[in-house]
Amino acid sequence: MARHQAARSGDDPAHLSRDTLWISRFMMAAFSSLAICILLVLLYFAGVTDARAVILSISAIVGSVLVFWLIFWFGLNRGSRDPSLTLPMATSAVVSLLFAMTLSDVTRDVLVSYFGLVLLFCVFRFRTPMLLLLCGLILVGYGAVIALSWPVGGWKAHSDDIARWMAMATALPMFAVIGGNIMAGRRAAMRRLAASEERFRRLTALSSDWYWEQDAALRFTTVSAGLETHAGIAPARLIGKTVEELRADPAPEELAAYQNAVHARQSYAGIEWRMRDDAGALRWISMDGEPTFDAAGELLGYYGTGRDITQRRQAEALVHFRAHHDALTGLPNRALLNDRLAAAIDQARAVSRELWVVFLDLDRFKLINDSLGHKVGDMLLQIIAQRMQGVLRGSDTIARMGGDEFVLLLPDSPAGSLSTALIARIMDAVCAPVSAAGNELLISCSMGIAVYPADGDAGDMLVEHADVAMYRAKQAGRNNFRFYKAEMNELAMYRLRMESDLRNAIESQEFVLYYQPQMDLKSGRISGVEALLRWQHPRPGLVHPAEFIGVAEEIGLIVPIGAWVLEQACTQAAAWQRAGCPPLQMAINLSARQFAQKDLVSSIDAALRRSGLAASQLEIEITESLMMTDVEQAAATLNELKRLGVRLSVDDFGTGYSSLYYLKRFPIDKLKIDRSFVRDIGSDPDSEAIVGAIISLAHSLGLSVVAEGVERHEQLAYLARCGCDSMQGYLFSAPLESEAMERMLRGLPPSKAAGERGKMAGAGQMPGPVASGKAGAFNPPPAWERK
Ligand SMILES: Nc1nc2c(ncn2[C@@H]2O[C@H](COP(=O)(O)OP(=O)(O)OP(=O)(O)O)[C@@H](O)[C@H]2O)c(=O)[nH]1
Repeated sequence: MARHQAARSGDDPAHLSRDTLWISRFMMAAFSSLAICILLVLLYFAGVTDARAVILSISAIVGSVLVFWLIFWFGLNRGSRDPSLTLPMATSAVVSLLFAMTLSDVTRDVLVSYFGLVLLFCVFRFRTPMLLLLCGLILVGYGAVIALSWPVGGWKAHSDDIARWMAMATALPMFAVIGGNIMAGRRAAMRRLAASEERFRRLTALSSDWYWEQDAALRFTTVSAGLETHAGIAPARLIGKTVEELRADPAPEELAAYQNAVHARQSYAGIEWRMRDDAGALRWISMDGEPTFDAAGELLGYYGTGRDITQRRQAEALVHFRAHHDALTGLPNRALLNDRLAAAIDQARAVSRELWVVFLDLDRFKLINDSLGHKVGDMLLQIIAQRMQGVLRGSDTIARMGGDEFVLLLPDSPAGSLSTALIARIMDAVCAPVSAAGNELLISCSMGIAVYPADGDAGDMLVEHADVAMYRAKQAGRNNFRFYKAEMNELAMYRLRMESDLRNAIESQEFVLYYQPQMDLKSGRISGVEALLRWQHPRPGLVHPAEFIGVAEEIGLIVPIGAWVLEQACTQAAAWQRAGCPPLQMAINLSARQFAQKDLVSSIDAALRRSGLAASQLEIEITESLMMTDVEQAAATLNELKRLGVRLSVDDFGTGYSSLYYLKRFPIDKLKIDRSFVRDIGSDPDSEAIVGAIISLAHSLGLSVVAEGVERHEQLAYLARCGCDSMQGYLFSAPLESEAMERMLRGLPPSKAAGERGKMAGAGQMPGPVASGKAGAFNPPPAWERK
């Protein structure tokens, strides 16, 4: 019948529960009626009533119940004010009893007590008016029964009935009023309870928390629906289970906190544990719990709230990962490396074994970045990081320090003892060709190795020493590795000091320009000067560029230094001219970094404008290698410079590519024969032949030639014989300070110690080799290998 009613209400849960309530009331009334029938049968067997009365009464009761059942079946009860049909059923029970009374006059007192049963049933259903109605019906009905049986026996025979009637007439209205109020109070309490439950339901629906209760054995007994809504876990899965039975893999310390709290019967908050949701995914759950006790202080259980904190935990894990890993390669970063390094040192100390700390830096990675772009550089870094991970052992760590620098921790262990074979494998992995964005790239790396405990017992010291050794490997030509040695540190200190002093040098105006004249071999006059950079260091004195240009290039200072040289040289040349000196060609050297500057041409133009020097009087010296790095770009830049009107010469000609192709391709005006060929004139016929060939080649291409490093007369004579246009070297003049140069230009005799020779041994042309070890202003250690 319930299903029938539910089907009619479209399986709506609200209807379903209402129908269930009606039906349960109907069934209770039906069972009450059945109880009356049983009592009637018992009365018969007790001999206090006759069979006819019992049969007829039971038939009436059963008949009326059947009628009500049919009413329910067809849903005719719906829409009525009393859908559970309690009043009609009570009325029919009363009528059936009255009917039984009319049939039996001996058992009226028993039957009258059945009215009490009916009224008791109704007292929990009806309010006062209904109860009064029912009581009225009983009184009227009973009065009618007495009246109908009056003729038989008269007053005396019915004195009991009359007394009962009168007692009932007194008691029933009071009963109706009290019972009705009980009912009204009960309903009001139920409404309040329902409202409170509704509020709680809404609250839990709004909140991301859910409510739960546990029994004394800490098994869940109640779990609100929010668990399913917010965490995808059906509450039924928790019922009857403990946290220990449900957890997926607990964080031991957190479960310990839970167990300690429940063991001590204390409240707890923020206990976090994991369980699988209905789809099998792991979920983090946080619980707050409060114990409840009975009057005797015995634990009844716990109740509290829970929430799904999976997202928060995932976000925390992500933040933690990002804080400890490099975003590009996913490798551990410096912070995590430090942790692992400390742990690896502890471990190595505990087992008395070595630990290798390897500092790895890619060779000329900047070139790839600059020529193919950062994206390709990034891809290369990612691929190389993966490859290195592939060759490392499980116990090894590789971290990215930033840029193209990596640090590897290689612990020694019986399972995989350390050897340079592992280093070679890493090197092979890096050096294998890489395909990135359609480019086939080849790169190498330099590595420095510091060994625990020999090279230090602190993590940062080992990394520092490995870095020093790596730097040494770079200096030794790259694509190799070096183990750290104590002497290397002195070298590193020297370099550090130089770096920091260099950074101050521009601001402190410690740079000076020396000028070395170039003599026209036909006229014997000064045709131009080359501006040569020197560093007037406050402590050691004049420093040769061979000692600091390489460092300035590496730390990027070469660009501002080059700009200063340009500005200074143009200003000086214009000043000499204004002072009445004959016009001359001012030559300056350009570094690779300057040449790659996007604003090179405009900055030269600006320097010329500021100084007032004619562009044709400025000569830019570039090296062959500088032009060959990116031929297209170099051609474009050189053409722009040419359009500006400056002259271009190729420095150190003969030592590099010496490609005829670029001589034809680039708008060059002059070749500068390298000093190494000039030096051997008179002693090496091959060098002489090369010098002769360069001069005739240049002339046939319409270029002029200058020979540098001329120190002896026989060199000069040979050059003159070959038709060389001009020469530069100590034979004519050492590099001079501006004042001395001006005297020379004016044809005045030189003042004392005007030349650089007296001030700095080994002074040569920038950036040529140093002739004497005495030049070391910073006194580098003997192991120092100049680049
Ligand atoms: N693509 C890319 N380049 C980076 C990143 N971080 C730093 N770099 C570049 O990496 C280069 C590092 O160059 P260096 O190690 O100083 O020089 P190098 O060209 O490798 O020369 P050597 O180390 O002397 O052989 C610089 O050009 C940086 O701009 C990065 O995350 N991605």
